[in-house]
Amino acid sequence: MANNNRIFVGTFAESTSLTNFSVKIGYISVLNGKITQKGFIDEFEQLEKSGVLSDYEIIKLSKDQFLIPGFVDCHTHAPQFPNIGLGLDRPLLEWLAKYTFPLEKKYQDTEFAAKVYDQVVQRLLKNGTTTACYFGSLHMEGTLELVKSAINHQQRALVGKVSMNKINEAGYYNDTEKELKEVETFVQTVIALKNDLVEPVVTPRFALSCDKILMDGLSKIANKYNCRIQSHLSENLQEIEYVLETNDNCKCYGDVYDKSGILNNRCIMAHAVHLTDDELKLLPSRGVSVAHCPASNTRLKSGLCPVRRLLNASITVGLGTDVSGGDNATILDAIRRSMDVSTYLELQGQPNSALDWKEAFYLATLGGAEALNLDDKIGNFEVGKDFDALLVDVYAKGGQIEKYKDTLETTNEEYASDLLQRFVFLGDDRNIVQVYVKGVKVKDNL
Ligand SMILES: Nc1nc2[nH]cnc2c(=O)[nH]1
Ligand SMILES: [Zn+2]
Repeated sequence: MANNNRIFVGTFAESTSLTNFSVKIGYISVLNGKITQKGFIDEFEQLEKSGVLSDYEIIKLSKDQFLIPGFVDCHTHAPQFPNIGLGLDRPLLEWLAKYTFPLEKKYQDTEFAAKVYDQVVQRLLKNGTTTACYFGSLHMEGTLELVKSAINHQQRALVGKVSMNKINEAGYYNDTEKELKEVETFVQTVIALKNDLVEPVVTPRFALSCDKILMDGLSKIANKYNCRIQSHLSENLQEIEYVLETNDNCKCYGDVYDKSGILNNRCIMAHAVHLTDDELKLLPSRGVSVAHCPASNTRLKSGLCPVRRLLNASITVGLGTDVSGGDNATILDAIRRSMDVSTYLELQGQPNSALDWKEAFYLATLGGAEALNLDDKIGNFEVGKDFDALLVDVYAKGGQIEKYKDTLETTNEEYASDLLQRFVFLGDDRNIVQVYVKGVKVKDNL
């Protein structure tokens, strides 16, 4: 339907907090991309009888289908996708020098950038990632190609041109003045597009790539344009050692960012695997969120991030795939890995560490939206929010979830919750049959 006004009738699941998860059978109406109403089935039947729905496309879900909020990937590196699955036998700093910086350097070639980014955005939408917070590369023009791809394919995207001014073996860095100028131009260019799905993010790569002058300058730009900031924090023990060696006036890694005014409630830090007790207080006091990237932390042997400890310290946490430190570009995988890693910690003697599937589902949806400060717009099906959603068919043709017994004649909430559980543990992109971003259908395999 041209006006994109739709009513979905069937099961929908959502979180309203870490501990509050619900599965309901009812309806959700979407008008001009926004959720305008939701309610129970009998209320829908009344609306249908009253004839007020003539302008709407009515989508009736089957018993084995349900709607969930779109997945939020709080941290991934778009230029690193061609390296996915490669070089993961090395720890972080070696992996960056040998694999990552040489690849990212190639994005000087804008045509190459455009090609890769177009594929990345489409792949993530297919996987159900309706919102992604991206690191681009050092190159302004190349990173603008990522912005273009997100706009063309209608993905909600926060995009950062990566900043680096410290010398490295690959020669992958900028002179400070040039860097600050390009970041400001990048931010201005993205803001000038006035696209409501895409925003710029100021992106100092990490403390080992940026000196204090650059970091101070980036902080100023972020404040001037009220921009978000993203970076990496306390990912790997050797990294932390070097950061402290080169910043002897700082008592912890977080201090390096704090001294430049980087830490605020528009800032999201990836990893935070090895936070000190001081940092556990510092981050929430500044309103900083964390993108938890369990696949990458395991693959690069960075460590097991104690997510429960972060959550107990009142830090807002979302999930990140961190490709290509992470080997999988799906938030479904991040959900599972977050459960695994937190369970290992519990098995090693840290009580109550393990996340259950509903908590991991929250991190993948509302938690991610909160971490990116987008929870006024997305993260669940609250009336007034944008309709970013996945239509899931648990027994989709070709998928790997098989029916071993007949489905119930009539659906109920317990049955629906079991279906969702199976999808969380076993599902993949084949089960995600439709994807909506702000009410627009961006994938349709129904
Ligand atoms: N995982 C990861 N950590 C980083 N720290 C600095 N840069 C990177 C990166 O590209 N990936
Ligand atoms: Zn990263």
